[in-house]
Formats: sequence, structure tokens, C-alpha cells
Amino acid sequence: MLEIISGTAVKKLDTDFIAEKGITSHRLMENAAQAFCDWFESNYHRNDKVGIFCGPGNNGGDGLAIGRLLWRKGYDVIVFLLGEEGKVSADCRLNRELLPDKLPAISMSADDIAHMEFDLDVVIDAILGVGVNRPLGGDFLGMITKLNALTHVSRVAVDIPTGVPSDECLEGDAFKADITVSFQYPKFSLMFPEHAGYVGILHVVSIGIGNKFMRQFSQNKFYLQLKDVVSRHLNFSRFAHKGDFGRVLLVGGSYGSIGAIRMCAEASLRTGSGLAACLVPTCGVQVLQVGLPEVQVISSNSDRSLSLAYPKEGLDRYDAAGIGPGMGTTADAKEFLLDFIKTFKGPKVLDADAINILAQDKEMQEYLGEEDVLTPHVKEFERLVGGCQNHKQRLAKAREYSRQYGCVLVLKGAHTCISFPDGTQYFNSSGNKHMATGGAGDVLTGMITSFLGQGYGVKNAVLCGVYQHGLAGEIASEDKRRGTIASDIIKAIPKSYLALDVD
Ligand SMILES: NC(=O)C1=CN([C@@H]2O[C@H](COP(=O)(O)OP(=O)(O)OC[C@H]3O[C@@H](n4cnc5c(N)ncnc54)[C@H](OP(=O)(O)O)[C@@H]3O)[C@@H](O)[C@H]2O)[C@@H](O)CC1
Ligand SMILES: Nc1ncnc2c1ncn2[C@@H]1O[C@H](COP(=O)(O)OP(=O)(O)O)[C@@H](O)[C@H]1O
Ligand SMILES: [K+]
Repeated sequence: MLEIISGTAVKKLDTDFIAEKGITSHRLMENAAQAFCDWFESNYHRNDKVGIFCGPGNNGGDGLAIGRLLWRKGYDVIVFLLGEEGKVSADCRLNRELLPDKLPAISMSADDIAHMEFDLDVVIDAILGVGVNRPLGGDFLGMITKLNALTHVSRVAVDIPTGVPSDECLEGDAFKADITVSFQYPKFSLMFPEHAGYVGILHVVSIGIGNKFMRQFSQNKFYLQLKDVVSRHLNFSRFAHKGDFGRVLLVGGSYGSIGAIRMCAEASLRTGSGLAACLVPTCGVQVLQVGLPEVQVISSNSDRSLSLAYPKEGLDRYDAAGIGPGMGTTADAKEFLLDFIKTFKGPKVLDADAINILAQDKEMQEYLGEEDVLTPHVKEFERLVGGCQNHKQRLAKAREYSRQYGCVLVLKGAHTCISFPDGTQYFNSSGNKHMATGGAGDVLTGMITSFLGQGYGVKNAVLCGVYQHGLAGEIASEDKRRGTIASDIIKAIPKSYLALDVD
């Protein structure tokens, strides 16, 4: 699995790798440039006018090597050189010398930056990479302000957008990329929602530094990709019966919010549960029986909200439970939740209003165990732990919460972060903005609960659930874009199994 290491470790990573492999730093830079160009070629036409803006450090060196390689491939390239002569790094200088004579290269003075007009289709930002150590000012700020204002261009950042620090939140301004192509591993800060407008779509390309090598720099942060989940799936035999695929109980709903628990249950079934039952207030019974004939429906014996009157016998039939979607936070629902989490002994996922109730009634957190999973979005999370200054602090608090309560914490968002009690954190790579639609979280709860019920064990259930949920979202939105709704994500779950090649 891909490690996410600190940007400040890159220099050491670089030197150690070069020493171990007996290659030059120039060779590694060439690998990086080649990896970028391979990606670039499959996305841009040869007649696109490409401007590459190269700073004085190794990020600039990458840009120069990229310029040379693209020019050789027949692209219409122009290179712009920035930065003080005295600061040009050795590999950057070597790549300046290797520029073909016929490739246009312009040294940008402060005056040029202020007045030059650009006629480009693609802007490649190789001004600064992970070496940025202070907010941008002067010429570099002038340059990125100008590049950010260009219209009708595609903006691509090399490794990280210029100005964005690799491990911290941005202060000031930075290059606003449509696409960021990051080398070897995504930089930590590319996971922060604060940087969404700067990073754009993230691609990670390998430059040949193996995972084994990266591990010595491990910070217990990982980037979760398709190849990491396939082998985590269980195989079921030709003779499997519905009990083998697990019985799950989905608990929630209240008057006006029965749809949430319905979506949750349907997602469990589509993920493969052998049997799904819903425990809902009486007002939801008929709705569910008619709307989703595959589920069994249990009434809580209370009309509009779950309450203590629910039937307690037979709960041990269920292999896992998902609790919270549409549940509400009435006094009845609170009493219910406390009783339910004391009574139900199996693994469980707590979502939505179950988390909101935990946040109000903190003692309940003591009942959380190592097989339990909390799936808050950012607001729900802050109700639990208090306000956070930025996402970096939020991620630190998520790690701490999981350690303290011994449960798994899934902090949902564009790069959902899964924290385990041992301190490891996994950042999801799948999914897209079209999943930002009401009910998408209920679908996730149903999917994780289903894997828990299928006997995946909590770690594999959560990693498989989070990744596959994003994958189903990508598939659902392929032909629907912003017209995607949560039910479409459920319908795409079967196809996500095809994409994973899981039986
Ligand atoms: N192992 C890998 O993964 C590989 C990494 N590779 C590449 O190397 C990149 C890192 O290169 P790097 O370390 O040379 O740093 P880089 O970002 O070019 O900047 C350094 C320069 O910026 C300056 N400076 C800093 N802040 C500033 C500011 N605000 N405003 C103005 N100036 C500022 C600083 O000078 P200072 O003023 O601090 O003395 C210095 O001159 C990495 O992102 C990737 O692209 C690949 O080649 C292959 C292998
Ligand atoms: N921009 C995005 N990129 C990837 N996934 C997203 C994005 N926006 C939302 N999601 C996913 O959609 C789900 C939304 O969940 P949530 O906020 O709980 O919605 P709801 O409460 O309406 O069910 C989460 O799993 C989240 O990770
Ligand atoms: K850059």
C-alpha cells in the first residue's frame, strides 16, 4: 500500500534511494519527468501549445526535463525560467544545459512577469515543489497570480501546486491547478479540503521507488487504492447459503426520514448481505415492506421515533448492525440508542444521528469497542470532538479519538480518512464530487455493515466498504455527472464488483 510520507523527508528519501540503487539524482529526475510525460501524452494533443514554468529547484528541474521530453515527442513547447541564478540546484542546472537549442526558453525578469501576455493551451507549473518553505511573495507570487487569471487554459501542477506546503495548510496564495500529478505518493496536504481549489484532480504516478523502500519513512499514513482492496475480499464457495453472506440489522428512520434507512438496507443487500432486516418506528413498516420487499421489517412498537419499547429478543441473530440513518435525536431515540448499544453484542456502524446523540451524551462513548465503526462527516465529527482550526488538526483529533475509544473512525469527505486504534490512517482515493448528494452517507453505512456481517473483520470491512463506495459513486456518475443521486450509487454497487473483479 502506498505510504504518505512527510514532504520534508523527500530529500532524505531521494539521497538514500539513489545511494542504494547506485543511480544518479539526475536519473531519478528523468524517471519522474518520464512518468509525467507518459501521463501527459494520454491526455493532451500534440498541437496544444504547452508553456512550462520552471523554478530554480528540483521541481524546476523536473519541468525542464519534461519540456525536453515533450518537445522530442513533437509537442509545441515553450519553457519559462524563473528564480535567482544563485539558487539554481545542480540537477536543475544540468537540465537547463540539456535543453535542445531549438526549444524556446525565456528567462523571466520581474518586468516580463508583470507585462508578458501568454497564448497557451496548457500551463505546466514546475515553479516550486515540496521545497516551498514560506508563503509566496515577490516574483513567484506575481507569476502564479498571472497564471491563475488566464482563461481557457488547462493548468497542471508538477508534484504539488506551487505555494502549497506539503504537510501544512496554505497561508497566502498558490497555483490553482486543474490537475496535480504527484510523484510516487500523494503529499499529505493534498488530502486537505482547504486545498481543493489548488489541487484539482489528483493523479499519482510512480517514479520507481518501491514501497519497501518507502516504509522506512512511514508515518502510518496510507493511500487506499483499488489494488489494496481486491485481496481483502472474502471468497464464498459454490455451496454458500444466505447465512454465510451474513445477516445484518439496519436501525434508524423516523417520521419523514424513512428513506435513509431504506437506502442503507438496500445498499447492504447490493453489497451482498444474505439477509437484511430493518428496525424502524411503526410509521416506517409499511413503507419499507412495499418499497423494499427483500428486507424483513421489525417495528420498534413506537409510532414516529425509535424507543425503548423495541423487541429485544433475537438480536443475537444478526452478525452486524448499522445504526443511525434518519433516526432523529428525540429523547426516545436517545434512550433507545443507549439501550441498543448495551444490548447488541455484534460489530456495529454508528452513523448520522447515532453520532449526534453520542456527541450530546458523551458517556455513551464508553460502550464503543474495537469492532465498532463511527462514520461522521466533518460537522458530525466536530460535534463529537469540538471545533477544529483546520483539516490537519481534524485528522490529528480523528487519530486520537480512535486511540482513546478503541474504535474505528471514518471521517468522511473527498479523501475519507479511516483511523484505526493502532494509530494508522488510510486516505481513500476513490469517489468524486458527484457523490456530494443527500443519502450517500447512508449508502456507505449499509456497505460497511454488510461487509462486517459477511465476516470480513473490522479492518477489511471498512477499507473495502469505503473504497468500493467511492468506486460505485464514480461508476454511477459516469453518465449522470451532477444528476447522480444516492440511489444511483446503490444501483452501481454490482458494477463495482465487476470493476474489482470480485465474484
Ligand atoms: N524524491 C522525490 O520524490 C523526487 C523529487 N523530485 C522533485 O523535487 C522537488 C523538490 O525539489 P527541491 O527540494 O529542490 O525544492 P523546490 O520545491 O524545487 O524548491 C526549492 C527552491 O525554492 C526556494 N523557495 C522555497 N520557498 C520559497 C518561496 N516561498 N518563495 C521563493 N522561493 C522559495 C528555495 O530557496 P530558498 O529561498 O528557500 O533558499 C529553493 O531554491 C519535488 O517537489 C519534485 O518535484 C523529483 O525530481 C524526483 C525525485
Ligand atoms: N467530493 C467528494 N468526493 C468523494 N466523495 C465524496 C465527496 N463528497 C461526498 N463524498 C462522499 O459521500 C458521502 C456523503 O456522506 P454524508 O455527508 O454523510 O451524506 P448524507 O448525510 O447525506 O448521507 C461520504 O461517504 C463522502 O465521503
Ligand atoms: K509545482
